[in-house]
Amino acid sequence: MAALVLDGKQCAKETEERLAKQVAKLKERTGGTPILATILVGADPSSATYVKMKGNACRRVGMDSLAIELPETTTTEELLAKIEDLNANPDVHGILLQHPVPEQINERACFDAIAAHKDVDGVTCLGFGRMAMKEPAFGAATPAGVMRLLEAYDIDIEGKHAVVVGRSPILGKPMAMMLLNANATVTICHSRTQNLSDIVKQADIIVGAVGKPELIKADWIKDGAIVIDAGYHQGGIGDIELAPLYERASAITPVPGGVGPMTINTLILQTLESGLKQLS
Ligand SMILES: Nc1nc(=O)c2c([nH]1)NC[C@@H]1CN(c3ccc(C(=O)N[C@@H](CCC(=O)O)C(=O)O)cc3)C=[N+]21
Repeated sequence: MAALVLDGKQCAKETEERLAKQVAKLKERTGGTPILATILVGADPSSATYVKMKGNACRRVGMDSLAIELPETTTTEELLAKIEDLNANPDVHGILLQHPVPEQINERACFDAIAAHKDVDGVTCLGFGRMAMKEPAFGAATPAGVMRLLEAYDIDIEGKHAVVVGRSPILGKPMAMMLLNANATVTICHSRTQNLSDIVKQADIIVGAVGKPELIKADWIKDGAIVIDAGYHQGGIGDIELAPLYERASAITPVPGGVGPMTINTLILQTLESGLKQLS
């Protein structure tokens, strides 16, 4: 049985068409367009690529982005001051601080300095806590993008055993919480987990959120599983050994073209939501 391919690229494209219409209407009504401020600290090439992709996505739907680039040597205090400026700037509707930041910076403090109503990337503790409690909040972009992709294909989650490999603050941990909120039974694996392959073998839904190329082997994954790969590594591979699974999985997210585009799409969707609130 060939797996249903969860085509994030196509899903993002269809959503962008809808968003572009909403932005045009907002512009007509208020004369304003939502702006996403993107902060890139240091010169990591892949971070620069992703920030550029996010800016381009904003412009594709008629919004704009304010690209802020800070030197590798930036201190926590300097970054906090920049975030406070953006919080206070009425022309900025969303703030993204690209992870990772250089190691001298307290990333958590900077994430949490983002005003909740501008935390369109869903990285604040407040946003995580509210999401966990099913209160209104912007979701972390990648896990929220995964949930939107599953919904777009009517993938049933209730009662399924979901295994999330990885527990990072803006990916694995919120992913697990969102699946729990959708009534999955959730197991979270991490670097201290023993017998990882035995646990993965039980998964009805497997999420690769570990940031290690093809760490999760195809033969650990049972026939008919739903395979979600949130990894992204040079050479177009993810965290899961995907190739052999196109025959055996019931649904699968390709890399590239699966979770990645949905991450960006969720970020601009949430920026529009924030813009609609602040501009209307
Ligand atoms: N505050 C913060 N929020 C993030 O959401 C965040 C971050 N920091 N730091 C890094 C990761 C990585 N990330 C990706 C976004 C899109 C693709 C993506 O669209 N990938 C394309 C391929 C892109 C290519 O060709 O390289 C795809 O999968 O189709 C990948 C990775 C968001 N991240």
